[in-house]
Amino acid sequence: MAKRMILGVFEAGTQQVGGTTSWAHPKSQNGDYRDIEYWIGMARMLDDAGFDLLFFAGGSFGYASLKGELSDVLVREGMMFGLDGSYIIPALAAATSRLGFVVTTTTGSDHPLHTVRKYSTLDHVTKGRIGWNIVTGASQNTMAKMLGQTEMVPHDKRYEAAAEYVEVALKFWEGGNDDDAVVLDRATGVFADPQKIHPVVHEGEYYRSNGYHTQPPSPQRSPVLFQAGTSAAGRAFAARHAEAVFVQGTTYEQTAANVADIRRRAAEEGRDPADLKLIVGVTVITAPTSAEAHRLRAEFEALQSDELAAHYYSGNTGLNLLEYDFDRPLKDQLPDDGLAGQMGVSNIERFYTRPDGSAPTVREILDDLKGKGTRGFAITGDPVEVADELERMIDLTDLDGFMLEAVFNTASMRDVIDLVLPELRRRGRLDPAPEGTTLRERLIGKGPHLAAEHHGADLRPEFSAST
Ligand SMILES: Cc1cc2nc3c(=O)[nH]c(=O)nc-3n(C[C@H](O)[C@H](O)[C@H](O)COP(=O)(O)O)c2cc1C
Repeated sequence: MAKRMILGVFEAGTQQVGGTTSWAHPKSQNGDYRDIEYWIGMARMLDDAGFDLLFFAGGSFGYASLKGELSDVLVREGMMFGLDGSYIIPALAAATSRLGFVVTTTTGSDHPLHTVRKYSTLDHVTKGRIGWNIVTGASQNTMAKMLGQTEMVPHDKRYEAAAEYVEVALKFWEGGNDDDAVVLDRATGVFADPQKIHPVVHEGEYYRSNGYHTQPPSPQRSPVLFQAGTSAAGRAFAARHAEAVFVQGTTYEQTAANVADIRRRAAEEGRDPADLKLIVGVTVITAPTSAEAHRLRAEFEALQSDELAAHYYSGNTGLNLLEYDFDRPLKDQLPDDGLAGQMGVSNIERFYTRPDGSAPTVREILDDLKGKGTRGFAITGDPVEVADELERMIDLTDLDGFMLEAVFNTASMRDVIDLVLPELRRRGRLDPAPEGTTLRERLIGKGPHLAAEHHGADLRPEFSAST
């Protein structure tokens, strides 16, 4: 049977998505992103069309830079700006009825309790439609500077601290109180039952906490746990903690290998690998005819430049592509300065090899980035061509769905909704989501709470005795 595709939209709370620019194109309303009506219109459109979720990247304080220096090119394009999706979501939840929301918060810049309170609040006000995209943070060099830290925390150490950050958060969400803690009994004057509120104690290497969760239990208790970052450390982290993973792909082979590796590691953690939902970013440019779609794509590409692509890419990797020999593969020229990989591995490794085994040159990488930035796959074509390719991608990689990375934001979403979704629906790829009103039920279909096999579930019973 054809697998149902999870449908999401990737946004970043700003006018651009994934390091490309399009706000100046006549089809784009991206520049309106500071207006809440812009987001409400988008959320209503996605809700009506049956999308599962609207995802907000971000969460890092840092800005993309060339070795720590703010680039004029990124300022000119407005790429150093972005709103915090967390504050937009309540308005969108009030304007929609089914759409889920995922918002990124980086670990490591604050105490986990800030995240605990934020997502418990969001879970209440969205009525259980919230997810947390856990990242260890892009642009770590500038983020460290802004937070007054003397140096950037090394890559794998960030993941180690992130695991403890999540553990603390789960102790509060899963163990801090019982589902039926709130009684609201007017006759006896009892609002909440003291027996059902439990102390939370954590003494770890990176974090300490001792107290109580000062929010009542929310519909999902823990937000749906998303994760992004597919380095080896990232995959291990995903397999243990995540319920959904946002992956970016360059080739189907490499993506299939990452998907298989994450599922295998999840099984080793005692989890059902099918419960992990793997979702890839996809740029879709479509129009009633293939020729029109390709014309739109050419117009989009004409707005990009080597300079912009390189500066943005540097924020994710610490590498300045403009410094290398354009005619040789990047892989052969990587500096040994310890910075490559410390800022993020996935966006370097994705350009190591092509399906035929050859390595792309720096020129070819820049061309790829100009076409789609640090987004995932890109498909251009008429609705049938796009639907064919999306099906092929899901079937070849064992992915569970895709996150639309729109080039002209709402206008591109409209094109996909009007042209491609009817085609996918005809093919049985958009069958109704599983029953339930929470995001977790909608994505995983096994109830509103973390699965019993997830280590977070162990924090529920006898919690007050654990540390
Ligand atoms: C697909 C993907 C999405 C990401 N989204 C964000 C994000 O929204 N906010 C952020 O601060 N960092 C984001 N990052 C960056 C990671 O937090 C950072 O690069 C970290 O080092 C983990 O990536 P790695 O496992 O690829 O090394 C993303 C990375 C990837 C690969």
